[in-house]
Amino acid sequence: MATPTLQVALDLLELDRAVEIAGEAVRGGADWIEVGTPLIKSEGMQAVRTLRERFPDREIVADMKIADTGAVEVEMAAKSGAGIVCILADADDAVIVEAVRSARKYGVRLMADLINVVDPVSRSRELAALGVDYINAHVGIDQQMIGRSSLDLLRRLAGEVGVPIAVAGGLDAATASEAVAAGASVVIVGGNIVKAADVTGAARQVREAIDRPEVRQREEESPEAAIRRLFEAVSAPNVTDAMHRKGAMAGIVSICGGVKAVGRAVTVRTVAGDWAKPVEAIDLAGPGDVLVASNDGRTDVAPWGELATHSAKNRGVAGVVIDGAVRDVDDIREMKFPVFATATVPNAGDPKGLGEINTEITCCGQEVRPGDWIVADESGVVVVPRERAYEVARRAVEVKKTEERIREEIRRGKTLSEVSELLKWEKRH
Ligand SMILES: O=C([C@H](O)CO)[C@H](O)[C@H](O)COP(=O)(O)O
Repeated sequence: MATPTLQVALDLLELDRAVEIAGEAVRGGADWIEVGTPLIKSEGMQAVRTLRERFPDREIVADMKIADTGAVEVEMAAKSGAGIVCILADADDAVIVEAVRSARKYGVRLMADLINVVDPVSRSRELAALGVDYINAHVGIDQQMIGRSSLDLLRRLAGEVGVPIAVAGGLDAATASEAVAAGASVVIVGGNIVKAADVTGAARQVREAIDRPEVRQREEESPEAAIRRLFEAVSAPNVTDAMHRKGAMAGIVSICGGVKAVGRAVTVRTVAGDWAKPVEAIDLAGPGDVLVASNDGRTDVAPWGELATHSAKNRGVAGVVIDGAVRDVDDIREMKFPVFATATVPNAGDPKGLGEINTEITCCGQEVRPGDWIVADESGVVVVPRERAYEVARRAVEVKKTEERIREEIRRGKTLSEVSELLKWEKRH
């Protein structure tokens, strides 16, 4: 088997950063450098020209995702220095044929991107017959976030297509190795290399993995367990960033410090410090749930305290969030149990039994339904609608990864404004 090719996808917005990261990836063993679609949209063909000049001994791939005017766009990329140009596999045949003609004229190769193609096997065969040089089994970044897998797509194509197959979509060292074992000739890795603090190290890991392909046994994981694992790996700020800055409760703080809560909400609406319903809810909650209570926003009377915390901890409850006050703070802190509240006050209410359990509530400005996910840490509390939990958890992990590289560039001496090119990206009015 020929040595598999490692293509690093520069899905960045700034050319200077892309050049720096490309250099580090090449040192780690990347063979081909992909000028990613976001980079092309941000910097145009200048990105292709610059990378061509800076890396004369590497293949430059222009991820144009061509949908129309096949000939012109291939010509642009070819004349700028790309050796391989990407076209959308579901573009009309008229576009593909024109792109193939242009590719032949300018001596470049065409890679067709199967993103969102309904019947990938038949379409790949058609594309190969039309003259496309590579098929890319690609699951796009937004599709990855809802659980689609590029390895699954690749396995459907293996042995069915007469041209080399590339694979892209959320690959890391482990899945890249599996991809080669499943028949990929070109392994395309974006985020898991370019977002790493140590790009060279990350590229090297992928390089070594694809040079030693292996089939791995995967442990089955339920969606619930996957969501919990992902949320536990990120912070509340990562989660709200992943939701376009939504979902954060206002005016609530961690009472204990240093303890985090992740789990599904059991909701409680209580009235004027009445502590019967919050305490009854402990018995209804399962291990790993988070009790979320609204107390009419009142801070002069506490519906939660040390004994309730003790009981919740024994039951395996993951945390408590109260739009209202708590008491017995010193005892709760000793228990290191994650309690979040808007205030502290010594006096309790009375157990009258007013209020409801597991109905929709508003807590610190956020709607919370039973079963929604709660992620709470020192920065505060975020609520994630249950139907979006997996997607948001995946996106939050991507937010965290992106910050790793930014942190590294700040460590090397850039300002945050420089790394983010804030002035360039200010909204024009
Ligand atoms: O093509 C890509 C995507 O559509 C954004 O342009 C990526 O380059 C490709 O998915 C590889 O990146 P990762 O999925 O982050 O590995």
